[in-house]
Amino acid sequence: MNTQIARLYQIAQKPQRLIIGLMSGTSLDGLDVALCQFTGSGIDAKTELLAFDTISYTDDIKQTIRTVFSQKQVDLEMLTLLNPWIGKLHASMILKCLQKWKYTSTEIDLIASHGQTIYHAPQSLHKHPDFPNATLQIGDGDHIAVQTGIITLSDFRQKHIAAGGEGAPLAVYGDYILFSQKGEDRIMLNIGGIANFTFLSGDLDATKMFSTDVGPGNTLIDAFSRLHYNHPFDENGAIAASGIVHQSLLTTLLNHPFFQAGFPKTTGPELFSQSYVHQAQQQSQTENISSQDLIATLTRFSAEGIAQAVKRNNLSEKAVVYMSGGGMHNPVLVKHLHQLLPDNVLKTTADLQILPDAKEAVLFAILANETVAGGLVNFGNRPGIPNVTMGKISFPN
Ligand SMILES: Nc1ncnc2c1ncn2[C@@H]1O[C@H](COP(=O)(O)OP(=O)(O)OP(=O)(O)O)[C@@H](O)[C@H]1O
Ligand SMILES: CC(=O)N[C@H]1[C@@H]2OC[C@@H](O2)[C@@H](O)[C@@H]1O[C@H](C)C(=O)O
Repeated sequence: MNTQIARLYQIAQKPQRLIIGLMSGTSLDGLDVALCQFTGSGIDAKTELLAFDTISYTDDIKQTIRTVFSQKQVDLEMLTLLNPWIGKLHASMILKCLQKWKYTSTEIDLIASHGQTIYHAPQSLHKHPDFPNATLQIGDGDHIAVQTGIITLSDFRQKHIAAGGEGAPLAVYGDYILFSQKGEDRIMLNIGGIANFTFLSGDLDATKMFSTDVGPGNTLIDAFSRLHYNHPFDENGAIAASGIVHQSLLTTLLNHPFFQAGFPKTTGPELFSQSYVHQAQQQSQTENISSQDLIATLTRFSAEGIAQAVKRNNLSEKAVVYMSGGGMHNPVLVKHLHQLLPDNVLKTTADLQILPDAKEAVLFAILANETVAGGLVNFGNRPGIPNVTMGKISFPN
């Protein structure tokens, strides 16, 4: 038998596994690296976050990725070069973390690598009737496996699409295992570049659980902070706090079929882009508003999109909302959410012992744990939530 297959077989049978989960999201701020210990698998798995770091991308790295990120037309050579380059970059970041945390590669069972999303093209966005849902994450897993010496699972979204999903969001698979709790309806709200939530039913019926994107989280706030202030984001909502919300622009921004579409659904910065905002400004004749007012309005827009989706979910009037992701550090955004969702208790995943900034990286570690050692959770026969395990396996040699 191939020794790597024997090693994988042995990892699958261990009572406990150490798995590094990686997430590099649409904000392009850095690589989230979460070292998780799993005891068991499936709904009974126990997860402990042993260590976590975000390794920030330098401006050069961000600029290089932005040459292809969410662009309809790219330099194909550059895209090809970036695939191994990001794999190697992520591998070197993992090795730095291991050194800092005082672990050796041989102690780690698996890496779960999300990769870098470059382009997200569900049918609802690309609108080509002859082509399937599609999404592209790069940073090839073979490079991570070879450079770290650790068996690596990567490219999780393709199986989801192959089995009938849109490739995102995948959060429900991990949120269900990690956070579902008898007696409490929960909404696990992640405010990243794009905001999404998972609904977890307090009766633990997996066939009621789902996750869905709900609209922009930070992506537009970040884009216009970069454009007008040369700053990657609106730190602590300071810019938004100094502006006012323009209702006519807000109404126009919210007037897109995405917001009316049923759950689950997915989107990306390919739709919620600078040109989306410029068009809305033209339509609402608000091209001349100040950049503070624009960012104030975009912050309210994110909050309205999230709140409308939470309220539209009839199952969840009494659901407790648990926030995660970078947007929960923006106090203006969070204040809007409190105002727009007065009937929901708002907490964070820290209340459930998972560091909010680490949550998405932990979710990918759970996906890898399930693929190697778990079974299938049955979410029922529902469109968009296929009952599959995910991730391609790369051996170090
Ligand atoms: N102190 C802060 N004040 C305001 N915004 C903040 C703060 N800290 C983080 N953010 C926001 O959070 C973003 C990073 O969030 P996060 O890392 O969750 O995104 P991501 O994982 O890239 O996104 P996605 O989930 O869409 O893939 C930053 O770009 C910024 O907009
Ligand atoms: C294509 C892609 O990378 N989508 C991300 C992004 O970031 C948030 C939102 O958009 C979500 O759909 C997804 O990530 C999370 C982890 C998910 O799949 O659940």
